[in-house]
Amino acid sequence: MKIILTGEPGIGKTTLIKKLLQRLGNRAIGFWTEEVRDPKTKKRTGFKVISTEGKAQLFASKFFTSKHLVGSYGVNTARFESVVLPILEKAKELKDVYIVIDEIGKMELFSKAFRELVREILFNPKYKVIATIPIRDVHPLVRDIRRLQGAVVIEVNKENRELLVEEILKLLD
Ligand SMILES: Nc1ncnc2c1ncn2[C@@H]1O[C@H](COP(=O)(O)OP(=O)(O)OP(=O)(O)O)[C@@H](O)[C@H]1O
Repeated sequence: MKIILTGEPGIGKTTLIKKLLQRLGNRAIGFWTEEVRDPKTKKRTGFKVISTEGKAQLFASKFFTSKHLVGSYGVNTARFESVVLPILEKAKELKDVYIVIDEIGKMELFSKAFRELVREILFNPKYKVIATIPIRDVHPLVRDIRRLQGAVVIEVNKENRELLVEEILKLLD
């Protein structure tokens, strides 16, 4: 079973993923990404990646210099990989877990090792996956995932986002 969540930026994909993780407990393994805001100005300054085992890294920031830029954010691929690669490698070895990948977006896809792992996991029927992709095809891999045979692709919007936790849990059972 593959569940692919998509939707406009800021619509609530990560919020939904975190609710699903809470409900699935140790039946899920993987990572999510969330924004980091300046406590004083409340302005967004970057993005962090967090694994289900509690490892976290700031991996994109307005204050990073990097050859990989998305808007004004410099992406540090090594930091991203230090959290994501070990948890996905571990996930591959486990039976009967949902592998959670939030998200497969422009910043994350700068990592070649991540792209390869995503291909390996998403295109192998033996893995159960819940993943998020952007609404737009920011990379050929995102387009391929959107067209993945047998996957359930769900667009998150304001109307359905509250209902989707239960809907998705039903799909998984
Ligand atoms: N069901 C909801 N009800 C009310 N507010 C919500 C809900 N889901 C998300 N939000 C709010 O919307 C904002 C963006 O949510 P979230 O980070 O989950 O979106 P996203 O789709 O993952 O964004 P991104 O495109 O950055 O990945 C957050 O401030 C969050 O608190």
